Amino acid sequence: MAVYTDVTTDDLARFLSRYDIGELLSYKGIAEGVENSNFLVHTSKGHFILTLYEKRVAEKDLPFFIGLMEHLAARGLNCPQPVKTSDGSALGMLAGRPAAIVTFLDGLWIRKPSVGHCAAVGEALAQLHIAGSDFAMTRANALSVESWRPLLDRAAARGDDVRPGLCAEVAKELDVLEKSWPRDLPQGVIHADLFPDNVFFLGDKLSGLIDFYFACTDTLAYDVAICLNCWCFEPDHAFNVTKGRALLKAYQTVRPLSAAECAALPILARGAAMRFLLTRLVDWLAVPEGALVKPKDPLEYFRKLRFHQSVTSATDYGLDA
Ligand SMILES: Nc1ncnc2c1ncn2[C@@H]1O[C@H](COP(=O)(O)OP(=O)(O)OP(=O)(O)O)[C@@H](O)[C@H]1O
Ligand SMILES: N[C@@H](CCO)C(=O)O
Repeated sequence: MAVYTDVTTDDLARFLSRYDIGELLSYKGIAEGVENSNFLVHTSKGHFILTLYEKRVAEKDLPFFIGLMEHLAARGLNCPQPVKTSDGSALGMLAGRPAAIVTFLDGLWIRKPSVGHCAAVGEALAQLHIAGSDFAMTRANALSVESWRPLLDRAAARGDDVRPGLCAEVAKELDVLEKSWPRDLPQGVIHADLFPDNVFFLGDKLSGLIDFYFACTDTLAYDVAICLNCWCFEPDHAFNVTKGRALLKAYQTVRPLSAAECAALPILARGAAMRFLLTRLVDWLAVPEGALVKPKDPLEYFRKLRFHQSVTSATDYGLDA
């Protein structure tokens, strides 16, 4: 996360007085991440995470996210739990933003994932898909294929400053994605942002998942394609097929992919690279003044997209032929 909105001690103490979580002892902004404002809050009863929801989170979607975290935890998945006020509400307003308190999860995120970490995340992703299969609420993916061209339009004036010719190449790829995006694959709850910084480990054991604020109802295999993008490339931008194989194999021990899902992986991976390329590009060109945030490199996902364009079948990701 990041800090876009400042919170005063008085406002926070007043906000916390509605909860039964003790007296405020200290709090500090968390610089990591790019989406919402996050604070680590220390009270006389322990540590909590305070989130102020920013630009990409619509207030009407908050009950979906809160309900989903509760649903997944009830099915054994370790994820932050919304803390309720004394009158039973998980959501409030603070510093003019919708805000929630969630439980603090122990663990660290892995800067350099190994093959074993990739396997652990593949298994956890499939468990999430299964645990979410009876979640009653739905939410359309606001960052799916229909949203990508409008994002490019927003970046069009200065996108080529980031890389000459970038906007034309992205527009050409969008033509392909819009025509061939798969629409009839199995759907369900997806995390949609299961990057390494959203997966905690204690030692080598996966201990929990965080950041459900892009979760939505969409193609399950698209979530797998997102994870191939963010877990299985090396710092030199090469795809590591051993990591891909480990992630896919572990996923399939819990939820086997159908033949149609396997066949669609290359196009889904191109779409996933496009999503993160575009949101990063828009953010890169519009860092709010005074915000504590480090925008992420859009070109990392341009390079990944190039790799996916060269892929001929899912075996290139390590799937058994
Ligand atoms: N429930 C939690 N328990 C412990 N730490 C947390 C929790 N939620 C968030 N954090 C801390 O805050 C950081 C950023 O959180 P998060 O990834 O949710 O932010 P974000 O802005 O949505 O990021 P992203 O760029 O991944 O979308 C995490 O890396 C972690 O250090
Ligand atoms: N995980 C995303 C940020 C959330 O959209 C990224 O690394 O671009």
